[in-house]
This record gives sequence, structure tokens and C-alpha cells, in this order.
Amino acid sequence: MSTFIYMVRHGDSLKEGNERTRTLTEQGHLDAQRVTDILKKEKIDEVVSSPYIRSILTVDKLAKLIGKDVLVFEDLKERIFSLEDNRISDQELAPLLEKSFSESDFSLEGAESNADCQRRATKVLSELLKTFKNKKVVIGSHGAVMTLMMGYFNSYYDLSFLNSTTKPDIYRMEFNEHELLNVQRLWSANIGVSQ
Ligand SMILES: O=C(O)[C@H](O)COP(=O)(O)O
Repeated sequence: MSTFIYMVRHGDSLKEGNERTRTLTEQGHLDAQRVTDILKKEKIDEVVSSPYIRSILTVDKLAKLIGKDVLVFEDLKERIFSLEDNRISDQELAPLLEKSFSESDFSLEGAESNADCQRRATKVLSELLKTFKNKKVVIGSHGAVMTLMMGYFNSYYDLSFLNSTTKPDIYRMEFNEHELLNVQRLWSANIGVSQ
């Protein structure tokens, strides 16, 4: 038996407003339905999420479908890039990520480094692998924290991987206990779209 973790990066989100409460765009909501359609075939047992609304909304339809509540873990939130409550701009984020993926302890004043974020999020992931051994668990997540959790098990999941992912995205990780056996991408933007 294996344990399956499904990393789900949230869908397209509104760029204005508070980092914690920013919601999905119309496209983001449509894609959350596609995420649900893809994952309903997987016979998921549990749905957990980052506390940020855009992640919860991306996996919430699936949780409802399987009759579960979304279990929210504070330490699954996105890496804290700056002390500001609002979104860091793409222009500021790109060089910050470059530096962070080459110096894992680097952070802006008072914020988190890649190493800090990876430590707290993999602690939760480790607990989930123990608590839900041999089950299938969906995690509503974000680009950086998802990459750092995946990178903990395999260094292939680095900045180039992060830059290659989409919003939303889905990766199925198969574990034997705490050993990562393989990863498969399940998201395809064309699923459910008539050609
Ligand atoms: O997944 C991510 O990269 C973060 O949550 C930020 O995404 P957003 O700025 O599109 O919400």
C-alpha cells in the first residue's frame, strides 16, 4: 500500500487585497471545478489546505463532493515573502526567488526564508503522512511552499520547476511511509474543454 499526496496549487486569484483573504477570479472558480472533476476519479479520503482563501476555494468543492470538511493547517500557508499584508509584485518576487533558491536562509527583514518555510510545512506533511498512512490526501497549496515541500524529497523540484507550474496545478506524489516513490502531474488545462 502507498500513501498518496495530491499537491494542488490554487487557481487564478485577484491580485489586490490581503494575502490571506484574496479570492479566486472567475477563471479560478471555473478551474476549481475542473480540479474537482480530475480528483473525483482518484477516490480521495481527506482534503487539507493552507489557510489562505484562494487555496481553500480551489479544493473546497472536492471536499463537499466527498462529504468532508477542509482541514486547515496554518503552517501550510505560502512562504511569507515580506511583512506587508498585500501581495508582493511579480517584479519584486522574481529576484527574491532567484536569491532564495540559491541561498536558502535568505529572507527580507522580518519575513521567512525558503529554509524556514520548508521546515514548518514539511513538519505538517510528515504528520499527514503518519496520520493518513495508506490514504489519499489532497493539499490545497501555493507555488513556493508546494515546491519547497516537494523539493525536500527530491531536489528536482527547484526554482525552474516552480516557474514551470501553472495556476491551478496538480501533482500526485506516491509515498511508501516517508519515501517518495514517484510524482505524476494530473492537471491539464484542456481537460473538460470541448475541442
Ligand atoms: O501560488 C502562488 O504562487 C501564490 O499563492 C501567489 O499566487 P497569486 O499571487 O497568483 O495569488
